[in-house]
Amino acid sequence: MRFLKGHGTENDFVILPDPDGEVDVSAALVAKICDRRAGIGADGVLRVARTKQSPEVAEQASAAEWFMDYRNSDGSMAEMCGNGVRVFARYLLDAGLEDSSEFGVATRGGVRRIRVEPNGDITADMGRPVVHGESVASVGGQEYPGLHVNMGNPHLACAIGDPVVQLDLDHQPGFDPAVFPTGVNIELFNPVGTSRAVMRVHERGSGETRSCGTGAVATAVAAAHLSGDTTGTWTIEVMGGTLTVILDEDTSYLSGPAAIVARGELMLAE
Ligand SMILES: N[C@@H](CCC[C@H](N)C(=O)O)C(=O)O
Repeated sequence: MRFLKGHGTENDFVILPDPDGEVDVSAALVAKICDRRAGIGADGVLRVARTKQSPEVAEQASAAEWFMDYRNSDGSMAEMCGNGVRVFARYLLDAGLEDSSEFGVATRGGVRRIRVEPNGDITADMGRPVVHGESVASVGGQEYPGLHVNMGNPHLACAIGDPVVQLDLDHQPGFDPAVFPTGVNIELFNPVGTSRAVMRVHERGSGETRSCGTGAVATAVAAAHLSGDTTGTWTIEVMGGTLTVILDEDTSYLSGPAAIVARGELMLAE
């Protein structure tokens, strides 16, 4: 099986091209691929499938030729992945499967429009964030109130008063399972001024990662909310680089670098 490896601000993915719908990505195989010692190592897998051949998203086929079938490193499925869709777009362009600077990608969370910026960065229209109210995360015995934001997938974005580097995110932070019955991605961020935040994230299904695109948008929404805003441009610094988030009245945009770094032949089997 052919594979490629890519990343967006060090949120890394194994890409499995599957134009003919022949690849069975079982949870066990995904977990093996993502294993950083016995596999290739990644935060997730992006299977590249034709939208019209993928029953769960086939209704998106008129707006997007390709479907990003995203899996977390533990093999679980997620609705959306912001860095994943940007890396997926980079793959489509490099492989000649898309040739224009704007196109759609089908995801379980709906079609995401992609734009290639003049400097090569990839921007994704992430849709309108949905704010559900407040909840609480606990990390290392400390409780942090935060905002429940849905970006297609669930997030709890919590402002902390201190630098985020001191947090222990090796373990699953606590959260309210009644609010998040399918789990949650938890962002801890330190707002710096009125348009910048430093963020760390513990992802559902993948543990701590060095970046999370949907999490960066959720963080921008929560940071803006603190000052009573719903719009604005935010620089979100993550462990693996810098992302830009634009919030406007109707939608949100996520921009940053996305790179393909390797290709090869996968020898793992389930
Ligand atoms: N890293 C992603 C989010 C991936 C999905 C997430 N772990 C979930 O289960 O919802 C991003 O860049 O958005």
